[in-house]
Amino acid sequence: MGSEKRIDVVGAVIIDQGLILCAQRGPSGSLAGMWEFPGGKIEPGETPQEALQREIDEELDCTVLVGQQVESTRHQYDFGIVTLTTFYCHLVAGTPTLSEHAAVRWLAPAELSELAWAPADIPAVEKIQADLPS
Ligand SMILES: Nc1nc2c([nH]c(=O)n2[C@H]2C[C@H](O)[C@@H](COP(=O)(O)OP(=O)(O)OP(=O)(O)O)O2)c(=O)[nH]1
Repeated sequence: MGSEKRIDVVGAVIIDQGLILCAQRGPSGSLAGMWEFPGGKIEPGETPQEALQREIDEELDCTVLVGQQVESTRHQYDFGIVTLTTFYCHLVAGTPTLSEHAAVRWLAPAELSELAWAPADIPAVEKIQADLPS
């Protein structure tokens, strides 16, 4: 069944001055308009950390240092089963610049709940709020 397709995805929880970068998916495609942590699919032969650095370079034109894992959760969408693993990241070079996303916002941990997150991201959002109380 197509719905059983497994997709391994990494997401970056980029923290700068206590705020977290939140990215809004574009208006077309899967999960259109929903908020996510920038990142994408792990390619064959890549570690999750390598995939994340590559995706952030491609999507936001900046370089991150990948730190500790935040969460790893599995969510079944109609297009497949996404395993989303998120990592705390810090900017080391460049300034995040929009290319694929519709918008970015920098929010304090307590403000993250205001956004319409992709369903797979909810456990990560809750973990961040527990790790970084405002
Ligand atoms: N990058 C990212 N993707 C997420 C998050 N949460 C979540 O459910 N996803 C889903 C959306 C996509 O189905 C998949 C990530 O793949 P991608 O970023 O390459 O997405 P895409 O839509 O460009 O992929 P595609 O249409 O080319 O297949 O994981 C998240 O926080 N970050």
